[in-house]
Amino acid sequence: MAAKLSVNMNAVAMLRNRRDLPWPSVTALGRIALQAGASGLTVHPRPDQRHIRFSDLAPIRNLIDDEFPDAEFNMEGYPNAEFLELVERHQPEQVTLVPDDPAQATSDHGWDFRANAELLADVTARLKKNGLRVSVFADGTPDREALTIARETGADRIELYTGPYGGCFDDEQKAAMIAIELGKTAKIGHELGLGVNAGHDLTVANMPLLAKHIPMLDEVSIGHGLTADALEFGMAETVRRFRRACGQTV
Ligand SMILES: CC(=O)[C@@H](O)[C@H](O)COP(=O)(O)O
Ligand SMILES: NCC(=O)COP(=O)(O)O
Repeated sequence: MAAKLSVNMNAVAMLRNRRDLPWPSVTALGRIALQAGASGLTVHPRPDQRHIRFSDLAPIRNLIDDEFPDAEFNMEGYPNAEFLELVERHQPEQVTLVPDDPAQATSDHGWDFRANAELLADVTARLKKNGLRVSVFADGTPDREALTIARETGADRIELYTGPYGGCFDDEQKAAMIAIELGKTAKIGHELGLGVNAGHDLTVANMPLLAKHIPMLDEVSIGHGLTADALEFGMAETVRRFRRACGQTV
């Protein structure tokens, strides 16, 4: 089975936030992504709201409920009181717990499951009482003991952090070695009964090798590379539209 694609809207929100104007619209671009067959939308609201704003969450929830009832809303974040309240208010189908410090520029590591077992077990129990699927961010290290602890927290899935893999876009050999480790990690997680998601810096170029090493991959969430491609592949037509608006014959 092919992995599902959840489109991460953080990059669109960050572009919107450059101005006090409502475009690019997170909801309108989310609609286009879902119309094009994406399985869901991902957001990672951070405490300073520098990407997704808390006010984006209800419109995304409504978009999915009203127009794409089979799609999923995935909310990612560090499980502090504010994040958990947002999750309970907006009822995403999946919550991805990420060990982010608010000062971090972006997510750059998975959980230390040994050190955070109790926190993750408490939060997971609370979220599952609300009927939400829980995924926990994990490094691509095939550590069976750590993944067993992840399973014991009650989480349904792991999301493999693929940042180091995505960072090897100019080093095929290194990427191939990391893909093997990610594959081994996914296999252990799958054997333990965990579903397997993956994300961070995935692209059209690096997805096929990852999918080959993780045949049981349930879902990928992709934002930065996908938004970059949307700009690149939409640029020519957009320039033609603006030239027409300038009165040029195109
Ligand atoms: C959890 C994770 O891997 C992230 O990739 C994150 O959601 C990306 O968010 P930003 O694009 O806002 O850094
Ligand atoms: N959950 C990971 C994710 O959403 C990846 O986002 P990006 O690195 O592709 O922007």
